[in-house]
Parts: sequence; C-alpha cells; structure tokens
Amino acid sequence: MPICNLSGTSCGRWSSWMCKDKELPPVLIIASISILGTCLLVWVSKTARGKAQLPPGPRGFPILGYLPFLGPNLHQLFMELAQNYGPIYKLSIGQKLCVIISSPTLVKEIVRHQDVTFANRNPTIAAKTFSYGGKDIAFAPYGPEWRLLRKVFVREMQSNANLDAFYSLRRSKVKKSVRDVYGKKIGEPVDVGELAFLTVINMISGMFSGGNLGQEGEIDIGAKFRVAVAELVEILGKPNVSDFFPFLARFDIQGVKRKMEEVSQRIEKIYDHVIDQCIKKKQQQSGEMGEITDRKDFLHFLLEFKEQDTEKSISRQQIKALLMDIVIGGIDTSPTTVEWAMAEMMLHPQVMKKAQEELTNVVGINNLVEEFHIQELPYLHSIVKETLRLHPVAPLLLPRCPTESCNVGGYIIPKGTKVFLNVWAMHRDPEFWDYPQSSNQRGSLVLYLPFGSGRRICVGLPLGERMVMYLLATFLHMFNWKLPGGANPDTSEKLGIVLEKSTPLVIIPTPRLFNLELYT
Ligand code: HEM
Repeated sequence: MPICNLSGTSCGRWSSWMCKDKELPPVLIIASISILGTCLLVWVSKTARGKAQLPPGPRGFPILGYLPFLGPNLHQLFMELAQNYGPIYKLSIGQKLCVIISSPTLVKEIVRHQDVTFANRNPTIAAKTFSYGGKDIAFAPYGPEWRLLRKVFVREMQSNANLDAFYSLRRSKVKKSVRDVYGKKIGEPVDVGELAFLTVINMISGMFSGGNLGQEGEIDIGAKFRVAVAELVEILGKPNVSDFFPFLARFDIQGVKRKMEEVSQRIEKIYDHVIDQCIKKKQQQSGEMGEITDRKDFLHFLLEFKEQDTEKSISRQQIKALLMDIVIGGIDTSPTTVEWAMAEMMLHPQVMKKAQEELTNVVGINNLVEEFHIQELPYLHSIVKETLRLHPVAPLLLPRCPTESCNVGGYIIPKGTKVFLNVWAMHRDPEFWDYPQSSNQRGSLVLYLPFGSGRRICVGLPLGERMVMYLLATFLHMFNWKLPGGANPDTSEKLGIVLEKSTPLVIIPTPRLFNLELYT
C-alpha cells in the first residue's frame, strides 16, 4: 500500500526518501511496527508503574457509596469485605474515601515505615467540637503543638514517679468499690462493667482534681460529671451524616454539633471550677511553703506549663482539651477491658481459678492486693493480653489520614483519605494465631496492637495497664463470682466509642477472704 496515500497528501521533504518508488518493502513495515509496538509497551508499562491505582473495593450506590450497607459492627463487616477484596481495599462512604487495611505487612508500612505521613487524624465533627477544633492530643494535627502536649503527658504526668504518687488515691477508690459491693451486693447480681466504670471515673476525676475540691465538692461534681461524660460519649459514638457529606455540615441535620456544644460547655464549666480551685490552692501553698513539695495532680503539671512564657506554654483551652482526652481515653477503655476479661473467665472457670491461685500465692489470702503485686502476676498479665487480643477496645484504632498522597502495597492512597487499620481482624487471623484454642502465635509477622503503634500510639498506656490489672486483681482476689442461673455469658460485641459487650456482664459476688474486716 502506498504509504503516502494514507495521509492523502503528497510526500513532503521528510518522506521523500521513503517514497522513491511509492511503496515500502514489507520487511521495513514489519520492523517499523515492531519498534513502534515495543515503544508503546514500554511506555504503557512505565506509566502503569508510575501511576498506581486506587485499591480495589465494592462499588456501592451513586452519591451514597457504601453508606447504606454499613452496620454498627464496622470491624466485622470490614473483615468480611477483606475476604473478597484483599488486605487493602477502598470504600466510598458518602463523599468520603476510606481505605481499610488488615494485613500485618501493610499495617507495618503505615505505622512504621510511613508513620509521619500517616500521623494525622481525620476527626469527626463531634470530636472536633469537644476538642476545640483539635487542640487536644488525640485529634490535633501532627506538629509542634501536638508534640508538646504529648511530651508533657508522657514525660511528666504519666511518669512512673507521678503514677506512683497517685497510688493512694487509686487505692482509696478501689477500696470504696469493694466496700460498696460487700455492703450492698453480696449474693446480688452486679453489673461488672458499671462497677469498673464507676471506680475508674472516680480514680481519674480524683487524679486531675487532686482532692482540691474536698469530699463534698468531689461527690457533687462527680455526679454531674458522670452524667455529662456519659452523654458526651453517646453523642461521640453516633454516626453523623455531615461527616460523610461535608456540604451538609452547616445544616447540622441531626443536631450532633449543637448537642455536643451543649454537653461540652457543661463539662467545661466543671473543668473551669476545678482549675480555679487548683490555682487557688497552688497560690496558697506557694505562699505558705515557697514551693509545692507533695504529690502533683495532673492539673498542677498543666498549670506549670501554662505559666511558662515560652513556646512551651500551654493555653487554658489546651488544658481543658487535654482533660477531655484523659476522660474520654481513660474512662471507657479500662473498664471495658475489665468487663471482657471477667466475661472470658466466666466462660473458662479453670482460668479464673488459676488466676485466683496465683493471687493467693503472691498476695496472701488475708491481704489486700496492692499495685506493687502486679509485677508478680504473670498469669493475670497473660489474661489481660489475651483479652485485648480478642477484644481490643479500639478494633480499628483511631483512623489515620495521610498528609500527602502515597503508595501502600502498590496502591495509591490519596491525601485526606480516612484510613482504618483493622487490628481486630489481624488479632484473629488464623494464618497467624491458633485461634480460638490458644493465643499461640505463628511466625514473626504477627502484629499485636491493642494500644496502636507509631507516633500516635496510646498515650495513656501506662495508666491504662495499671488500672486494668489493679481492678481485675482486686475483683478476683476479694470475691468469688458466679453466673445467675448458671447460663454462659454472651460474648457478642457492639462497637460504640469502644468495643463493648452487647449485653452487660451481670454476675454474683461472694467474699473470698476469711478476714471480713478487709472489706470494710
Ligand atoms: C486499656 C486501656 C486503653 C487502651 C486499650 C487504649 C487504646 C488506644 C488506642 C488503640 C489508641 C489509638 C492509637 C493509634 O492510633 O495508633 C489510643 C489513643 C489514645 N489514648 Fe488510649 N487506650 C487505653 C487507655 C487510655 C488512657 C487511660 C488514656 C488517658 C489517660 C488514653 C488516652 C489516649 C489518647 C489521648 C490517645 C490519642 C493519642 C494520639 O493521638 O497521639 N488511653 N488508645
């Protein structure tokens, strides 16, 4: 075929050498096609390599995406979807692009190799509202302010010395709960989760008020505080359509922002009162003694940083946001873990018996458990570890959000995507764990992350562990427990702000120690 005819024009300067006799030899045509084809292949494969694709994932409806298919237990649904779409997949929820990751290798990629890129959160409107737009630790963007708050929290407030200094306070709250059970509940059904919750909220509010309010003030404020915190947690756990369709945010259709503002203001008033009392006491003490030498409560530490006239100074608003973190991070996580551990032990009475034997050996049958005993209770430690493997309170951690588009497992994750790390699925993966028979792990790839990992790892880990161990040890050492009617406890889950038991564990205590004076 005369090539020049293809263009429909006469041969110009460039083609004149080809067009001598108006036809190309077949060998030249084949060679040209091969060269062109090879170039095209190289170009296509280079472009494909350079431009990674989004991960695969289910389609969902137009506009709504996968929203209509979501249920309350996202962690379970996400694990089921992983069976179809693999360890990394995407979902559109309304206008929000989400990526779910559930393999140890890819999770490591996020929390270790690309930790800085993924060190941001994607807070919901409710979370932004109670944290003054992300002035706290949990929702602050990764940067100098977040670093300063974390440093203060980890090095000063959660240092071993400071946690030890608060032991007498924790001890008095635990003793009070034992007294209450012994006084009113022997032989009666007890809601263990509620018992643990009340003990922990008393410990935590005592730790930041440091006894500045006096007995009556604490009881009065404690009651108001408990009600407000319960409301706040409920609002925080509810899905909000404005989070998935940001253009609706201004209408606040479900009233989530309004309700959160209202309850946050109530809590803020309590904080303001406690902060003022603390400032007053601090001034009195420094007037009397020049320097405060006794134990420092959380607020003392924070106020010291507030007074510094340097870039290390913390504002009153940041102090209140941080107190919110302590409350929200602390009061639901530890009691829920205690409740799960007790439920698992009710299902496996031989485990409870062994834990009680360990306590008898270490503590003594006529002594109270003290926090220093905790280090000598390896069996109880392994029960807590196994509980957090099976029932991590944050099964999807707190979602991460990349600050720039990046590549994970050969797929692109665009900037601003909400990234869920499904540790719940990882903790139960039969490829890595001999579940459910035992917690034996196979291979070195296993990841166990109930407290998260990387820069955003749980900042309250030392306090959380102490509270869980101390409470569990006390409940097991002081009482024998049985199920009403002998029925096995239900272990189905409900994901709210934390992964709770869907029905509360209600069990009956009887005293275990001979010396009944220890209960009063
Ligand atoms: C059994 C107890 C606890 C468990 C299982 C737990 C678990 C977690 C998890 C999984 C995260 C997310 C980590 C990540 O994204 O990688 C987290 C973050 C956090 N936790 Fe805990 N937590 C516990 C107790 C506490 C306590 C007692 C406090 C406060 C006193 C606390 C305060 C926080 C804060 C402020 C963050 C956000 C850290 C950041 O974004 O930099 N937690 N926790």
